Amino acid sequence: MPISNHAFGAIEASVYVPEIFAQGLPGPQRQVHDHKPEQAVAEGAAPLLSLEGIGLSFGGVVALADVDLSVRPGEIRAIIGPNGAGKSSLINVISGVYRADHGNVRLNGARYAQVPTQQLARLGVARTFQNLALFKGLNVLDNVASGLAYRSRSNFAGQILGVGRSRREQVEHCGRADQILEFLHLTDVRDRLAGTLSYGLQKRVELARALVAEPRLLLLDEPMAGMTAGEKSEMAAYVRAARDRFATTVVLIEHDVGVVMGLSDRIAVLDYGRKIADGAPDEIRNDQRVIDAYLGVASDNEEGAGI
Ligand SMILES: Nc1ncnc2c1ncn2[C@@H]1O[C@H](COP(=O)(O)OP(=O)(O)OP(=O)(O)O)[C@@H](O)[C@H]1O
Repeated sequence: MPISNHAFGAIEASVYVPEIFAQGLPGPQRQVHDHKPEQAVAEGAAPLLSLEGIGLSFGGVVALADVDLSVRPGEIRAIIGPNGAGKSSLINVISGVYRADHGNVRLNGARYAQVPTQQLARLGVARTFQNLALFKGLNVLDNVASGLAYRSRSNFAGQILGVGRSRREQVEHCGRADQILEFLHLTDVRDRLAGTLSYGLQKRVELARALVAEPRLLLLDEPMAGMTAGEKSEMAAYVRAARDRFATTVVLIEHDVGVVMGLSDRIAVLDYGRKIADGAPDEIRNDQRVIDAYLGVASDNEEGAGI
């Protein structure tokens, strides 16, 4: 049964699901690229990322229970679910921050578990964070160039003194950072200190830093959190443009279900650590288990149980 506006009419605005399911995503405010996508989702291809039977507990709390997830090359794959469903835990397992208690994570068929961010970057994985993690006292260009630091072959002294190979690397990294800044329409703020930018722009700079290495897999942890509706639409358009331009596979978790519906190729839904649905946006929108999960959140909230 499709979700109607009426069905959610009485739910408080603090519950983030409601009308969004029915309305879908507003269109991007402006076109951020003027070329056709260079890569369609490779439907028949082997998955770029696959999770098999992932389980994770914190003490007695089961954060993830037997979660499978398959991500095709080139797709935008969202993970949604009510508060506490396990989204952050899952992205932390994918990004190597947490080691799952059981199950496998594979990138291009190769297993990995808990790995330092630098090593993950060498595997072609980049991420952004729910809470901004920029160097606020550095300018935008240096922040974005720092996304290439893992490639640096010069030693520490060389980097400090800016000589020889280190100097050449700096020039090359800044050149690449400039290209990304142009692509994401950030050139105007290139020399500004990151901490002086609006929140929405800082989120875009974070995206730029993750993209500068042209990762195979881009993990976005609530990329639109705290943004206005207009900024969210703009960010969604940039994410899509980045996928098209760099053939990057995107996995994101995001609370704004409306944005997710309009942006994603496929959506996995978690509830109490279990995957309860997985499919295209239209399938998810009409899935009774998903509706029940979100209505459960709503009625809990109405009864004052809190979410
Ligand atoms: N570091 C931790 N220590 C203890 N429990 C944790 C920890 N991280 C997550 N949990 C618990 O695991 C469950 C899943 O949490 P998680 O943060 O992954 O959910 P989420 O879907 O990201 O929630 P939200 O939307 O509120 O961010 C919750 O019950 C949470 O309290």
